[in-house]
Amino acid sequence: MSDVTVKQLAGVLGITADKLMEQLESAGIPATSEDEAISNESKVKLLEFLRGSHGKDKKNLSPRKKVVLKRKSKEVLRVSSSGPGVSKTKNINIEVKKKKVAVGPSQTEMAEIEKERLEAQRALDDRKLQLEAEEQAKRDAEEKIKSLEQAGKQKEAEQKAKEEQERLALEAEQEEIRKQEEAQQNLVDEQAKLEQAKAESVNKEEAKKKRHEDLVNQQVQKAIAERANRKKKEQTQSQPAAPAAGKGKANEAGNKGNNTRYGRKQLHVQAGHQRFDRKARKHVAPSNAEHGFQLPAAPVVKTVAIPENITVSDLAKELSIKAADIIKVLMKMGMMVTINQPLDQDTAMLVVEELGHIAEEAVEQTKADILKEESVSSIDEENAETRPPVVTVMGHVDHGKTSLLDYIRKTKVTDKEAGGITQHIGAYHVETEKGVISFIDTPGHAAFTAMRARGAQVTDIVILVVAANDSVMPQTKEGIAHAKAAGVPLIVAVNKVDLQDANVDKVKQDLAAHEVVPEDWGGEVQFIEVSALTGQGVDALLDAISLQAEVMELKAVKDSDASGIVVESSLDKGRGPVATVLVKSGTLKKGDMILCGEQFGRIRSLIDENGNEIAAAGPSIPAVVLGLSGVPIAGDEFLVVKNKKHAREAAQEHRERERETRLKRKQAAKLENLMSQMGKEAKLEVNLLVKADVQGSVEALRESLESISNDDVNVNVISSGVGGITNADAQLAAASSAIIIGFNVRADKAAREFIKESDLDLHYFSIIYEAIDQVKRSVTGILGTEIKEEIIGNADVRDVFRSSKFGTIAGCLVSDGVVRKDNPIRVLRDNVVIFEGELESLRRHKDDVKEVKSGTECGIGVKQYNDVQPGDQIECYERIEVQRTLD
Ligand SMILES: Nc1nc2c(ncn2[C@@H]2O[C@H](COP(=O)(O)OP(=O)(O)OP(=O)(O)O)[C@@H](O)[C@H]2O)c(=O)[nH]1
Repeated sequence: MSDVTVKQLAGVLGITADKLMEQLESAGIPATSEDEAISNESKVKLLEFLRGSHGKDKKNLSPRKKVVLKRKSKEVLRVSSSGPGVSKTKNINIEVKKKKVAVGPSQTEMAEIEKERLEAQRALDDRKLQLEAEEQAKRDAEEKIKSLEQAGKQKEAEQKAKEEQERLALEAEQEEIRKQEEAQQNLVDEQAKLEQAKAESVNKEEAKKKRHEDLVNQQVQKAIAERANRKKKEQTQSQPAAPAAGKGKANEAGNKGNNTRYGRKQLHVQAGHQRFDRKARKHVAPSNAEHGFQLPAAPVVKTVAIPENITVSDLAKELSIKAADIIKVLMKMGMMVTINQPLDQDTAMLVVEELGHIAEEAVEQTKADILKEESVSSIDEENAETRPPVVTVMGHVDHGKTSLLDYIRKTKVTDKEAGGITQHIGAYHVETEKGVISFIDTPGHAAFTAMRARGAQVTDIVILVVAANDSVMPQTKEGIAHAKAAGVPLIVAVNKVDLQDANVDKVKQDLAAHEVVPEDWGGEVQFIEVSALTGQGVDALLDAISLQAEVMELKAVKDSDASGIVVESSLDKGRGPVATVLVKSGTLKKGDMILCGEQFGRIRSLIDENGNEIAAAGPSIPAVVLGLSGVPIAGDEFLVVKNKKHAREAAQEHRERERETRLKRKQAAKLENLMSQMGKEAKLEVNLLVKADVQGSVEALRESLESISNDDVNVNVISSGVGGITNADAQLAAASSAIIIGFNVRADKAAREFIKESDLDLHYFSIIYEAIDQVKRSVTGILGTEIKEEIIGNADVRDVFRSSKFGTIAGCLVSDGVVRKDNPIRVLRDNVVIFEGELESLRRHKDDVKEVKSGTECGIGVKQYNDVQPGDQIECYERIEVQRTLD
């Protein structure tokens, strides 16, 4: 066996070289290095030492077996084999080709070696395991390092991406700012250009003006010079000896400045300077030329009358400014108009006031107004004579108005011609010892109201009839109110004094409570006790009227073209349109051409209250007129006109205006159309006229209906009373745009016709509750709907991200309700609204969503707003239409 090195042996044994070195040293075998060779003897020695150290002595060691191997030899081996019932011997030939003797380890040595091998194997396995573990640890560490590196890289990438995003956002923002600045600059430039252009045009204008003024100055100078030359020539020709005096005067004039001989200052010539040097006979340049035009020291404030419609250009002309200035003002008011666009009166007045001028409503003159003015201007007021008073009778129902008028007419109207029959023509006049008195023969408030509603005032004195047994009643109060409103003096006729229960004092007392104080109580009102039944006190009443008229000094011009009022009118089958007129001024003659509201015509026939043809009717005298083109309306003014064409035109114009007025009134009086008033007036006014069967119902209805009023609507019962709905009621309703409520009462025929014609709103009821309910419902309907806001959700802004693609995105948490993409929003900071608008985007994770509910996170982009900050709140709301109610 050849020698092996310590290291090789250690490798075979499966231990370290160091360990083997130690063992060799312990066995007394010298070995200095791993590479030193170890002989077989040393190996045996070492083995023995190791055995000794492991407690095995040499005796137990069996001698070594020798194995001899022959190169080639033959042997026969006899082998006996036995089987069931068989016993056999078999020869086996064995051939050995070479023989070599080798000494192998003994069994114990083998066991030892095996054991050592096993130990070495175990140590090797342990080592292997250790190495594997170490390897694994190393791999793990490397992986960890790798993953750490990867994580680091990712973070770095994220950081970079974030930085990139921020950079882009910043750039976008800067770009935006730059664009805005650019736009602003452009705007400023444009404005500057405009200013410059304006200044240039002003300069041009001024230069032009100056050139013009200079030209005018030169021409004036020239003219003055020429005139002076001419004068001088004339003077030298006519007065050759008095040049000194002329010179002196001229000097004087020069010293006085440039005043004209009438003391006026010469235009364009500055005081103290004379443009023309007479001596030198040449023009002298003024040292300080004063122009004819000077800027006004203070702004000129104009007062402009504005008609119902005016175009922008016309308004500009009125104000002597450019139409563009008016357009500018209107633009500021939010109106885009063109130069030829008509503006309504209110807008035009606003514009005028905005421009610092004073606006007045233009009183539109109708053709009739012009004709009237012409007629009035021809009247010489100095020739005015005393005229009879015109009296109207008023009072509560059944207090005796008709009876009193009938009594006076029957007893006092004088029938001058035999066979004449007193006719009811709506008015009559009586001749008393103290003078003539004209009565409007339609008692009650109807005629009076109708006439007043048309702006006509014909009554001079009101007779208030109060039944002595009934005293002051609702219509008595109304009569007082009417008379007071019209400024007409009252005379109280305390009627029915013939009755047992007549109580004149109570009447006086009750009337005094309404500021109608009798003369004998220190007041100013004459109280006359009368009986329409017996005629008692009627003369005293007529005397009182005459006295009152005298006090009033009623006068009118008699000798002029007539004008007056239509008191009554009708269509007669045989005679055509019939109108009772009352002349207010002048004298109405047969054959006159009259204009009467929308009717006109030549008077074919003039008739008095007795049915007699008359030639003329003077001031305060009623007469029936035939010959008109149609039936005029009671209350229409009439006027004598010279020209038929003018009369026709004026009538036509009146007809058109009436139609418009009727239409407006119709619109206004309709419950359903009252809606239009809402926008114009702060509060909706609903007027009602209530008529009922009994006083109790009247009171109950009035109270309940008026209590419907609230902040938005005012329900006024403008008139209420017991009894059917009369024509007077209907007229009052029309005049006041009132809705008529009939409770257990109906409208009479005349009222029905008027209501139909005027398209008034009439409602009948028989249950109070229903009446109130209906009015309430109607008014509620009129009130319409209103828009209310309801907050549907709130989102708290937690974080804000900026992205070049989506702009500013607020990372939010919906704290309550729901945030909807399509609903309007507000941004609140410290509970103060800082922005109002809508959402640009609503996202959940990366998806666009329609809505996000409470407790959910979302990303919100606010349209056109980038200043959302963490801590802000985004409030989402909706607008809902709600029916306005009276409650
Ligand atoms: N005893 C008495 N009765 C009178 C007097 N005047 C009128 N009457 C009666 O009172 C009632 C009503 O009279 P009218 O003249 O119709 O009363 P009115 O005020 O015109 O009534 P309306 O037309 O309904 O508004 C009639 O029956 C008359 O006869 C009077 O002086 N004495």
